[in-house]
Amino acid sequence: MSDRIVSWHSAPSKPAFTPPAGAVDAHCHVFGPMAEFPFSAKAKYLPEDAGPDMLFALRDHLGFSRNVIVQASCHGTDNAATVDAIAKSNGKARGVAVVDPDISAEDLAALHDAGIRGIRFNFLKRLVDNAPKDKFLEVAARLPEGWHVVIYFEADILEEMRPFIAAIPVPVVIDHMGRPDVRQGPDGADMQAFRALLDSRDDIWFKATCPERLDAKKEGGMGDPWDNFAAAVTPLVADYPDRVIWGTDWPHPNMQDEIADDGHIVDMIPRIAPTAELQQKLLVTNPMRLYWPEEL
Ligand SMILES: O=C(O)c1cc(C(=O)O)oc(=O)c1
Repeated sequence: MSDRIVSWHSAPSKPAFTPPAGAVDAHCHVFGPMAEFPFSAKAKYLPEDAGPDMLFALRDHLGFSRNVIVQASCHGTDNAATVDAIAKSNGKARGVAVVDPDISAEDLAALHDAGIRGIRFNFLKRLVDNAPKDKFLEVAARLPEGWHVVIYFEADILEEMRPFIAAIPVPVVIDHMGRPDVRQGPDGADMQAFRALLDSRDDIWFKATCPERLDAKKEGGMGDPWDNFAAAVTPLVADYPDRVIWGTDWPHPNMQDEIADDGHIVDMIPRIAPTAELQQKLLVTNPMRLYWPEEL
């Protein structure tokens, strides 16, 4: 790999929607900076730097108070960039790590002290070389108290994921709703399968995230303003209001061909969560329960 890519908007607009006080952007990433935190030798994309200063400036610009920084696949299992960003946040960020399943108890404890509250299992073949379910279950069984597991998979493997998800001994958060085909609408096969998964355990949470991915023009979707996404996701948020969180997905890994305006992404919030009560749960209460429970 040679060329480094830019997948984020250089000057996102100010959203029309004002998030409630204390709002959490609960799915975002940092890339590098590479000179300090080199990318993994196994990275499937090589981005330009998108470090903590940029992330916190965006947080303030969009009207958010806190971030949950999810370890991006390009950093492999070295969480130094994520931990560095958390350390620079003045307590306004926590994170989700990607770990070698053989990680020691001491290293897990150190990640806890650094603000990590969960680990991510990524099943996307275009992002990772392998996803060993047996090893993942072993490490999920010995996480620090209060942690959860974040899982990223696509709708076509949801059925084969069911026994694995059922066996995870801590709460589970599903990235981007397991990437349903939102063009099918709220009652389409993908959403029905995802609802069945949510109904199988009351501690499966989800991120109502990524209109820019799930409704991308390049995927045959609507593109901004992502009307398929709004139509498919709004009933899901209404029906599961206590286990849904939200994030910008900045810096939008791999979206360099259809760069989204983060202000427009924020303006999706009142469409999928139309009442102040839902917005408070989506942006404050729910992410605080997962990431800052001691403050509730
Ligand atoms: O769909 C993706 O390309 C993607 C990649 C990553 C990552 O590289 O970690 O994270 C995401 O949330 C989404």
